[in-house]
Amino acid sequence: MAAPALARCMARTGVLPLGQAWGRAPRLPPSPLPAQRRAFSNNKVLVELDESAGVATMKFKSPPVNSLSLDFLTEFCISLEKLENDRACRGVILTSAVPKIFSSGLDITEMCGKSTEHYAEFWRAVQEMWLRLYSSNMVTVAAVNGSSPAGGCLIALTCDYRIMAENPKFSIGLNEAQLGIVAPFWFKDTFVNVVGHRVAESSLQLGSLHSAPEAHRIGLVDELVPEEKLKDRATAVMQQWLALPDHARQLTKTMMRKAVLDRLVAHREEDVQNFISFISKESIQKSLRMYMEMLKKKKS
Ligand SMILES: CCCCCCCCCCC/C=C/C(=O)SCCNC(=O)CCNC(=O)[C@H](O)C(C)(C)COP(=O)(O)OP(=O)(O)OC[C@H]1O[C@@H](n2cnc3c(N)ncnc32)[C@H](O)[C@@H]1OP(=O)(O)O
Repeated sequence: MAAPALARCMARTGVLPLGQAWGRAPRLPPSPLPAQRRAFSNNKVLVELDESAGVATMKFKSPPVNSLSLDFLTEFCISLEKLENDRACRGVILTSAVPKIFSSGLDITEMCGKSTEHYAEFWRAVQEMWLRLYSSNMVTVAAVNGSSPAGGCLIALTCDYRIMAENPKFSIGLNEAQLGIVAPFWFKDTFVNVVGHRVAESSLQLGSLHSAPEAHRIGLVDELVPEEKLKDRATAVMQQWLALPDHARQLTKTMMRKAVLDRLVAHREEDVQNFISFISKESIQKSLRMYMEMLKKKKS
């Protein structure tokens, strides 16, 4: 099925028609076949699977800034679902193929001047991405090799472990307040689970974008490495996590994340309606338009 058709199906049903995000059987270790590498790709995400290690790398490739458009989100979910159902894959490293940018967050053009139906479709796709990634049975490591505001930061926060490249130009955080918008409760819950309530409260209210050292200091990222070592370090961390039996790790992950996941699952449609009413306000539309203009002016 093509991405737009899948997106429509997600909009109707609220889920990808590929399988279930919930109640999956625990993963089994990969079979002892000869070492093999596989790659598959769509327009937005490149996936390389090292079957001998049981590890895939998902590289975002949606220039200029890997914004999370409806197409991106749909293709991201398809790629993740493929890996989730592949017994040869036990872990996934998320990173970017676009220099200097991990992801610029939700595509603002998807939230400006569109119909109510479009907002509903887009928001369900954002929810789906988070539900699938946060509940993934695989070990998920974010190798943050560029700036990562708002939705980009959410992707990193949703992983099990975050490693960021030490580059003074890169920043990360949930900066929604700076755009005049509010991070939804499940963005906030994910953030609180990583950095704790006090840090999350001030960072969210100020819409802070943290430099890499600051992000490390507040626990937003687990470690910093020189850019050229990021890939190797992500691979090493993955090996460490995969040394444990899958079932024990998976059950522990579920135990830690269930309450937050259940909260969105229980209020999914209400959350879509809240998004639509919020984003449709003329004052919010004006803030978003001004923000986009500011981004463009910054260039000239
Ligand atoms: C009661 C409560 C109810 C709550 C209900 C919910 C409320 C709504 C919740 C919405 C949550 C939103 C989450 C988000 O993710 S919003 C997006 C936030 N993102 C940002 O603020 C990042 C903006 N971008 C940047 O800061 C920079 O672009 C960046 C540092 C990423 C890269 O800088 P660089 O200089 O390399 O590139 P440019 O700035 O020149 O950008 C290149 C072009 O890309 C366009 N662009 C950038 N970011 C986005 C984006 N997020 N969406 C769409 N387009 C984007 C930029 O305009 C440039 O375009 P042009 O080349 O055409 O000028």
